[in-house]
Amino acid sequence: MVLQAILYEPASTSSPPSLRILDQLLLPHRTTYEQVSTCEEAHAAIKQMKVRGAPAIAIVAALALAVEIGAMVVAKKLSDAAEVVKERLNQRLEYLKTSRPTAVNLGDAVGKLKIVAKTAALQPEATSDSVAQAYIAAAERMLIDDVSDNKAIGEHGARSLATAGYGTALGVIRSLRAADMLSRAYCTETRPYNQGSRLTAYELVHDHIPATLITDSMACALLAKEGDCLAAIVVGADRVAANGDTANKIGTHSLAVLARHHGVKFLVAAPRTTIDLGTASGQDITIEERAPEEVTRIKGPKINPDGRILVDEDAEVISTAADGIDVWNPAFDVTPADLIDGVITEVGVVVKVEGRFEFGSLFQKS
Ligand SMILES: CSC[C@@H](O)[C@@H](O)C(=O)COP(=O)(O)O
Repeated sequence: MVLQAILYEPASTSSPPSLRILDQLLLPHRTTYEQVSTCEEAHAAIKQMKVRGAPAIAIVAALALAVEIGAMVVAKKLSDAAEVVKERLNQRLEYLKTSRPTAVNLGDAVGKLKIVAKTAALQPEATSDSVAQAYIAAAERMLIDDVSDNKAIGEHGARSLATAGYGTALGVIRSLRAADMLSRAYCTETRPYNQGSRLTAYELVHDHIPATLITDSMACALLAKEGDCLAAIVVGADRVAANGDTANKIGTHSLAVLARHHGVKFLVAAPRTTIDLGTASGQDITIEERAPEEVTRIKGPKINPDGRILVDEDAEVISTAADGIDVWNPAFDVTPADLIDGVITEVGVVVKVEGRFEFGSLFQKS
């Protein structure tokens, strides 16, 4: 079974909805789920990266507010008018949106959920409960859609990659593996937060996918040595601008440059909620800059006097940099569309036509 980052229980007749998130800061050493009952808890968990990744951030924010408002419904604390509940939802959503700036999925979810609350409050028979229930149903729908969208991305990626004879982000890799079309995947460690070595590698091992971990600085050597055997580099995305420029985890742009130099396909796998037609190009994307300590310190093993090594949250924080050095720590970079060969979405793969990506058709109702 695929590791679940989000565990959500809808309300029952007697209990409010509940939300638990996998604390990704403790992986790979501990698989610990943490209760999220308020927007403040969700905001902190997102900012600290206990939950991370563009779609997951949006869903945790949406569901945390569902849990908060659901508890008020069960406790019969929502005695205010429909309009007041709508305003409360709007304010809480705006607050959640401030947790992380780069990924568009959170802003997109906030915009859609505000429309749900507004529409529900405009109904002739609207009550505070009906607005709350409409909100909760929409947030729950986002979770359901995310799971099915990810599966579809994997399948589209695997199918098109198979046709063109090249390989695949993790959903695509899982689909290729399921179709017995993958001999090996390589994942990078992803300094400074090590999402690659702690999380992606953990999932690859968990899913029994043959995989090899390299440091970010080894990617060029790997491409020089194995470039002919590598089918493609596949990355996720936090925001794809209208022209195809793509913000993703720091280091992505370097991989795209390397891929182009070595003649390897470079593909972005992302749901349509990550495509931001309101952002013209990568220059308009806000890049989050994070604390210097993420670069200058690591959690190292703590060796007890009895020789036991502790490698979990009790580990010691070790400085790996000269004290006093200035640090720049952008969490994301922007890969120019020019270096991207295709964008794999849940409804199909978009490739460039006459050198340009055209995403508009992805959003047209059939
Ligand atoms: C499916 S997640 C896609 C992106 O959000 C992912 O590649 C990424 O850059 C995540 O950054 P993070 O800082 O770990 O939230």
